[in-house]
Amino acid sequence: MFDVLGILEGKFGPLVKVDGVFARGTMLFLFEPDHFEQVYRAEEANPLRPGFQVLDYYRTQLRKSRYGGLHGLINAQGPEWREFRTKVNPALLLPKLVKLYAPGIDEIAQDFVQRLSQITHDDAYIKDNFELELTKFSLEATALVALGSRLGCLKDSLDSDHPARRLMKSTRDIFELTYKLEIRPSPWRYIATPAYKMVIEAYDTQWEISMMYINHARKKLEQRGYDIPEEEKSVLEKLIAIDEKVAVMMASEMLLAGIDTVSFVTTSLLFNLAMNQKVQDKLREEIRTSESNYKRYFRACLKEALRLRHVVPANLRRTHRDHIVGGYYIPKGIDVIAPNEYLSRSEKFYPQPEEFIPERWLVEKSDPLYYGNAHPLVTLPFGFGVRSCIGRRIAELEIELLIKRLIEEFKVTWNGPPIKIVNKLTNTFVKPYNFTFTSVK
Ligand code: HEM
Repeated sequence: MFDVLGILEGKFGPLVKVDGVFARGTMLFLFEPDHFEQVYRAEEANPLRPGFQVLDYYRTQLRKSRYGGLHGLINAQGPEWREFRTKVNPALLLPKLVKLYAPGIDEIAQDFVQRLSQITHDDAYIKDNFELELTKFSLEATALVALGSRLGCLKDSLDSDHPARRLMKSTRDIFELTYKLEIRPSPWRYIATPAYKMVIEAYDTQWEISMMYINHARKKLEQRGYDIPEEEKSVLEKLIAIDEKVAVMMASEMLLAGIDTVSFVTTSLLFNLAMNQKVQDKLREEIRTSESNYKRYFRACLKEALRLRHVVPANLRRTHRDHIVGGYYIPKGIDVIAPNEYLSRSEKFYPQPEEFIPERWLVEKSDPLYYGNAHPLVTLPFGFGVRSCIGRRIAELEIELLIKRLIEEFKVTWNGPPIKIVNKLTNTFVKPYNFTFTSVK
């Protein structure tokens, strides 16, 4: 992926137009942060992010009666997106969110550490299944915030036909197949290809299982009664009071968007800590001595891991009006792509760009490593502006609490060639996961 972007930029310069095939719109790659900043800021009044076209078709036509005309937050555009987002923002971006969910997520992090202690001697299992184990954590933690209840993913090993495992698999399949159908050329709009049939099955499974969990959570709420302090309510409960359809759709989308993203970033951070023992030792030292110093250093480590690996390698907005950028005319209806991961690993913006150096996020302005020397929009792991990731706070909290428990319990090492990454719609790691976890207690 980086090679292709490097060739495009090297050969054609800072603005590169790529014509779409099979009903994909024209894409315009902007390699200058000033350029995409200009477009993205001008689009803030109506930020269009086309994506998931099969999901759109699935929700609005194939399974229309089920969704009551709603596209969901991921897929809605224009006024429908704004109305949806305005309803859900207070529940998900609440400043008290951290205080509210930290104890529950910390309990899940401790359960994960306990499970890892039981399986860590089995190198072959970890090599093949580390990501699966981590995904159980992210599902359990995201479900706690979304539904207010635990699913039990970490209690014992889950068979592949357990609903939680099926939910995880359907999510993975949706991202994989969406890449096949919507990024690579595909005639799915004209004929039902095998990949199209598979993604419809995956959407059905994702919906059925998330609905099963949502209904179960609602039953528990009804039994308990709704008369509890506002700040103690789950996202589902808060949203039910505002709009029931939106509540169900949001909970289902949290279970779709909040699982693989969190496990990817946690794996990426753990890999970097394993490869940089001094950083890991410092983080452990901060955990032992000062909560505030830990938080500060953890944040720098997380930012650095996110700089090196974005879950979504590029950001995207479709123009809803004309622009003039760098002397070029960009008409309405163009997909403007900001290749943020590629730029974040470029020497043009960061010294020693391939190195994991959390200190760059902490040093003074006078230091050449100072992060502020790069344009502020080069690194955008959670997207941009009013349409940026709504799960950011939840994701950061989950990762912070899990890393804290893991690093205080284990020395993490990596034995083998660097971790393998596959760039598709989202980045994913593939086995082997050559981690070892040795108790330091
Ligand atoms: C570290 C983990 C995560 C990363 C790196 C990430 C990244 C992103 C990015 C890049 C976008 C696109 C933003 C844009 O277009 O400007 C996005 C959107 C979104 N994310 Fe996340 N995400 C993460 C975790 C989560 C979690 C935990 C949830 C749910 C609880 C979530 C739910 C969503 C939703 C619903 C959207 C669509 C927002 C909208 O269109 O208004 N994400 N995320």
